[in-house]
Amino acid sequence: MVAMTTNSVVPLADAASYAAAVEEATRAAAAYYATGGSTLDDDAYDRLARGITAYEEQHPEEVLAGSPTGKVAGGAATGDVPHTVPMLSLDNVFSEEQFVTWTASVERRIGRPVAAWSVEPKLDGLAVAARYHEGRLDRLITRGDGTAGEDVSHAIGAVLGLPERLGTPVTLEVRGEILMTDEQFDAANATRTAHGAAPFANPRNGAAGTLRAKDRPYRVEMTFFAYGALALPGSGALTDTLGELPHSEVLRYVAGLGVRTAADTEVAPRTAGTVEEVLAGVEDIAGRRAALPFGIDGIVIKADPAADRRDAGSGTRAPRWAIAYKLPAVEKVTRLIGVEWNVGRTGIIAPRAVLEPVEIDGSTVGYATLHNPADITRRDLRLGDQVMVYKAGDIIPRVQAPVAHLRTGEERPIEFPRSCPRCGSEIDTSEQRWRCTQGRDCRLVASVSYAAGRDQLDIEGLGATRVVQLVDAGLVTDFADLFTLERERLLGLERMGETSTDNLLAAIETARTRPLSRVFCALGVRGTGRSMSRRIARHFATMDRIVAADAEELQQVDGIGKEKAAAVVAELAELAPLIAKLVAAGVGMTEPGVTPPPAPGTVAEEAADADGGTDGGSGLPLHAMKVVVTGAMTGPLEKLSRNETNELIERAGGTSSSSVSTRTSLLVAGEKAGSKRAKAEALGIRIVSPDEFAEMVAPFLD
Ligand SMILES: NC(=O)c1ccc[n+]([C@@H]2O[C@H](COP(=O)([O-])OP(=O)(O)OC[C@H]3O[C@@H](n4cnc5c(N)ncnc54)[C@H](O)[C@@H]3O)[C@@H](O)[C@H]2O)c1
Ligand SMILES: [Zn+2]
Repeated sequence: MVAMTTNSVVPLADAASYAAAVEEATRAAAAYYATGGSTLDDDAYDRLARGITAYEEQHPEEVLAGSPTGKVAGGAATGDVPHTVPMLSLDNVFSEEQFVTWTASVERRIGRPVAAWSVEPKLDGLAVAARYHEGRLDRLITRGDGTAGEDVSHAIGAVLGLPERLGTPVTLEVRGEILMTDEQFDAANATRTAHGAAPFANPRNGAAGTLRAKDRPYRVEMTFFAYGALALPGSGALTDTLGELPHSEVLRYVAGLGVRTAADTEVAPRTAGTVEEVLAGVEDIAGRRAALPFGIDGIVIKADPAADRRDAGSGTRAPRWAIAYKLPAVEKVTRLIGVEWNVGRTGIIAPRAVLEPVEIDGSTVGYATLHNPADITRRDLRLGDQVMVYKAGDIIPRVQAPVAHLRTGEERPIEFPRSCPRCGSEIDTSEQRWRCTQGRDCRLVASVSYAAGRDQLDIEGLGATRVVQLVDAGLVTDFADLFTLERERLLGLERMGETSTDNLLAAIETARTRPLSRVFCALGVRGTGRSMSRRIARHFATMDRIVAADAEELQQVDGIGKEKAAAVVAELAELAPLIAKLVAAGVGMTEPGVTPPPAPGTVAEEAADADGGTDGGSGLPLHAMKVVVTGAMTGPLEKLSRNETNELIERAGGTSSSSVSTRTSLLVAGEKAGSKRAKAEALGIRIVSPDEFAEMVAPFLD
């Protein structure tokens, strides 16, 4: 089953909002067909148009002359070159059911079953008529209002698939769609921004803007796909042939002349004998949409035999022998709020767009790929831009381009990283895709640097550069190797004299005796930062018990839910060899002052619970207290980092928290305490100065 298109409607309550909607739709459509620069995305336009239609059905006497309903191009396009046969739009269906109803109405009208249907992609570009005289392309005309279009012959020569000369010197008009492939779109925007022009928001706008632009100092390429042909005065014998051939054979004939059709794409037109076969074709084309190198917005189904088309005839806006089976919109406009730089397994540094979440085709999109830094430059993307986002099928959403005419002037440039965002090393920018110079070692450098960091093992003198040096020399393949570094090997490294070597070894020696909470934190298990690591360490007391815990036991730790527990268990299983290595190197694996909980399932567990908790901390000064620290610390607390202060609170039996609430027991307020102090006062929470607090926890200050 092909997904039903969302055909929601903008509700219009009264004549005034109806009139405003007509005006807005007309303005949008005029911009859409002229330059591609509409302020609405297609989904928004279609909802507005459906709202207008719904209102007109309810109030037929109020229909405004300027209404877009029932007109080709919503009445917003014009032209002065008459079409020999009107160039119409298409009616839509949005579901199999509606499609089946439509086929029945066609067959009722012609009084017989339709013998064959042509099922083809609905190419998302602009309709043009290409007039060939004796094999030479001499005029290119837009659809305009359907009866007359605009002469855009200046574009001849810039459109792939539309040859200036045919293989045979025939006279005929070929009709089809001009569009930009994704590749042509990217190239067009690169050329545009290089010339200081605003980028196109999407391929369709690119094609619309390019087709009508004259006198540009540069040329950008487009592609043509034919989907029909008709005779012109002077066609001679061809007039009868084109009038009698089934549609599918007209396409084959046109392709034979050297004009491009969709026949050489993944979504080649096909004929189908039954409604079931048509629907299978619809499903097949819809399923290939995401992978196509150009945009489609539906599937067009046409009666194939010439007689059926002739007998069905046409309305003023659309033929009765064809229908567009619309697919859901895959493009929406939303705001670019940030850019993240992620480092892949091999060190590739890839930007990712952070978007104001937007619903596209049934899923919410909050991130989109930006490929590489050059891509950002080429599209002149800026933070705060309204951007066109594309998401079809299972593909990763991508940012097409900014919608430049929606800029407010508040947009800011996107900053590129100067060093690897993961490990801090230099970036190799010589290729389009940036790469951390550490390549596959990037993760290793980052994880060793993290383990040595201040809140983990706190190894002084082991910054990122030194870590890179150790990794490059092959001395370290994980952070456990730090504990078995040999003095001689270190002395052999550049810039490692006796003093720095001995200082480093001494710092590592100190790190060997860090409490479990820090060693655990150093493992870098996802979702276990310093405070979570402390909670885990205080709950289990030893590494053995942490490693032995199953997901259920882990959930007893405050702040660990079901999903996180499972993830931690899985990650710890992977880290088992590293943990064993740390144990072998004599690294501390216990949390001082904490007794391990009884083994799960034993009677002792209940006894301990009755006793008021498993950590036996009831004699501690901050027992069962939630403590918030704010403002500048003075006295004995002054030299402690926030993390060390939090550790102190926990050693003294409390839990630390960063925000004041009714559950807060104590606020330690230093100078410039501000809003947290005011809130604590309002809630009647006990407030102490840093000095008073230092006294309370004096035995735990080391
Ligand atoms: N964003 C805006 O402001 C805005 C304004 C106006 C219209 N629009 C969009 O334009 C659409 C309506 O445009 P429309 O009136 O041009 O109709 P349409 O694009 O929905 O359908 C008719 C057109 O389909 C094209 N087509 C593609 N493949 C074809 C094939 N194989 N056979 C026959 N025709 C084929 C032809 O160009 C034809 O003119 C709406 O979906 C709307 O979203 C958007
Ligand atoms: Zn790196």
